[in-house]
Amino acid sequence: MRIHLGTDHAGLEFSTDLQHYLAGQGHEIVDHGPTEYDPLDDYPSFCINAARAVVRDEQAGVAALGIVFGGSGNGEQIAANKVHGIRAALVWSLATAELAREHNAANVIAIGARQHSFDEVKGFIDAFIMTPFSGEERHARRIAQLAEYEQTGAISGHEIV
Ligand SMILES: O=C[C@H](O)[C@H](O)[C@H](O)COP(=O)(O)O
Repeated sequence: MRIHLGTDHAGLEFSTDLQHYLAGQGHEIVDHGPTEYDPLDDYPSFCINAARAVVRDEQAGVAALGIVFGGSGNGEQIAANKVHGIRAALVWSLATAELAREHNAANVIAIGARQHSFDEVKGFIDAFIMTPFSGEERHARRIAQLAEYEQTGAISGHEIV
């Protein structure tokens, strides 16, 4: 699996640890930065670049996921979700990691590096990577509605006001 990472100063140390951990599991890691600690850096471009790379890989038929993280994961999730084709879920427990795949087919997760121990986060990430999308019709239908809205501003059969 190719895994794209994006963070900010709040997640930089975490990112280094995560790169070692994931590489040790045989994953191909692409780091979208930052490359050095700057307490005034801004997460949007790092996370958007990671998310865009996930979409590019998907379009090329390459199996890829993204992980974005900062102090809370909130801004990082928001940034990733600005990219068309991204379904970024905020993961804060094993259950939300599994549901992000089972129900939402999330292709990016956001994690708050200041909210968890690294050991805890390893569990979330393992669960995210190993859990498949359920494929159940109701979940596929909802994901398709989001994609339709993203592309057209409408959802067939539903009123958007
Ligand atoms: O949602 C945003 C992230 O949690 C950022 O990592 C956080 O806001 C950075 O905070 P500060 O600039 O105070 O280190």
